[in-house]
Amino acid sequence: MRRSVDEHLEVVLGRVRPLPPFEQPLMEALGLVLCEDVISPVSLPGFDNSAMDGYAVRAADLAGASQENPITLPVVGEIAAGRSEPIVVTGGTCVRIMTGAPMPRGADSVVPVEWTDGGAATVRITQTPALGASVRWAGEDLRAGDKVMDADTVLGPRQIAVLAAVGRARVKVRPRPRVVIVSTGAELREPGSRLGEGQIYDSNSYTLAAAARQAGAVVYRVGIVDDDPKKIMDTLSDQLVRADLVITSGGVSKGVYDVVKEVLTKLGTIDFPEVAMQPGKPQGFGVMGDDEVPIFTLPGNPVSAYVSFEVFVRPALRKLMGAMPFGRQAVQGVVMDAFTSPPGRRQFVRAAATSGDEGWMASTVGGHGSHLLGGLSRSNALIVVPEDVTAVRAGDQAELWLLDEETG
Ligand SMILES: Nc1nc2c(c(=O)[nH]1)N[C@H]1C(S)=C(S)[C@@H](COP(=O)(O)OP(=O)(O)OC[C@H]3O[C@@H](n4cnc5c(N)ncnc54)[C@H](O)[C@@H]3O)O[C@H]1N2
Ligand code: MOO
Ligand SMILES: [Mg+2]
Repeated sequence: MRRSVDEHLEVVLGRVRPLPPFEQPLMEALGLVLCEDVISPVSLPGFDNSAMDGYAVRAADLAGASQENPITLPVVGEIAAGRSEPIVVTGGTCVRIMTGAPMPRGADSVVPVEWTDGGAATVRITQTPALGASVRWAGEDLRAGDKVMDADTVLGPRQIAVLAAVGRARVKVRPRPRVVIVSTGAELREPGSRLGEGQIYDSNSYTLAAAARQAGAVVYRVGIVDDDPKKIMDTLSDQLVRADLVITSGGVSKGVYDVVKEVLTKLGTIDFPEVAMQPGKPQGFGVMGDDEVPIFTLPGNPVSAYVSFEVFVRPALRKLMGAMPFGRQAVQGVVMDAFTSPPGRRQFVRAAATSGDEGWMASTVGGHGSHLLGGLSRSNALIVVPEDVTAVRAGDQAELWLLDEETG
């Protein structure tokens, strides 16, 4: 079976459902998608209060006050922020007041301390305030009953600010997907261990764990499992209970020990199409277990696994989290060097992209082979070459996926 990239993505997104929302403490909701309209139970400000450290006055008492003609008023009390003093400003008096403190009854304006001698018992005032000057009125920001945020908003620091300010300790959000990650391959060893003949370090489970965590998931990196059908099935069955999504790498091509494909094909719920892309042609997707947990079986070649994550797994994670759009936002840019591209396959070429006066420019890095991992650390973009393009020339325009840019 052969599928285009778009067809395979459609199959993936067709099987993945947003996770059910639940209440989370405010800080745990950072980066997640809000699942309720938020109505403020309070007005902001909640009460008339001073915008300045100074004196609460009746503006009319200070008509004509100036440097040459200062007016002196008795100070009948003091109100700090957080206090609520039953003081009344009657005609010809004032109250010392701090920023954020409730306005006393009778006062209509605030004179900043800089316009005065700062007196405690009496104060000499050298300017006339406008009526209502330096007063922050109850409800001028928002009113109790106002909708302050819509469902589907992604919660960042600015949204958390508003939720806290209206007194929300918990909010309804879609949770972080729990992602189980398994590397298959008898040749794999954990970084930090000694390599024997023919062995390599497992980089895929780290790549995928890092990418999934950055995309908002809670990651369970199981690590390495041998190319043994029973071990692979047992591991996946054990892990399913804590997974909203499973990712494996390796064992999906045509080798004698490519057993992931062999054992999971038998389940009948996972397809192994040839996806018309490069890299990432051999891979599988389906669901496992009674809960129909989505599972991606990505190819073992490191660049193939990573690119497949960006093309298929990231959109699936975004859909689980309820984050729109599912796909990456792309920019147009100029490709700086020439290369060929296989006919009939969408090619994703790793590149270093920069933006300048002329817009985005991208140079390929690290070669095209899907085993060539070295250049990946210098890349920050993928050049997307359509199926019908077989040669890209220096100076051509292309779609660029910026990999370090947050998508929402
Ligand atoms: N006869 C054919 N052979 C291959 C084909 C094909 O169409 N016909 N496709 C090639 C392509 S394209 C890809 S991609 C790979 C897919 O390989 P598998 O998914 O079967 O993965 P493995 O055979 O287990 O490993 C491939 C390669 O990647 C290395 N690897 C695997 N896991 C890791 C890991 N966790 N960290 C680092 N490197 C890993 C592994 O050592 C192999 O070198 O198949 C081609 N072959
Ligand atoms: O399709 Mo493989 O993923 O090119 O190396
Ligand atoms: Mg193989």
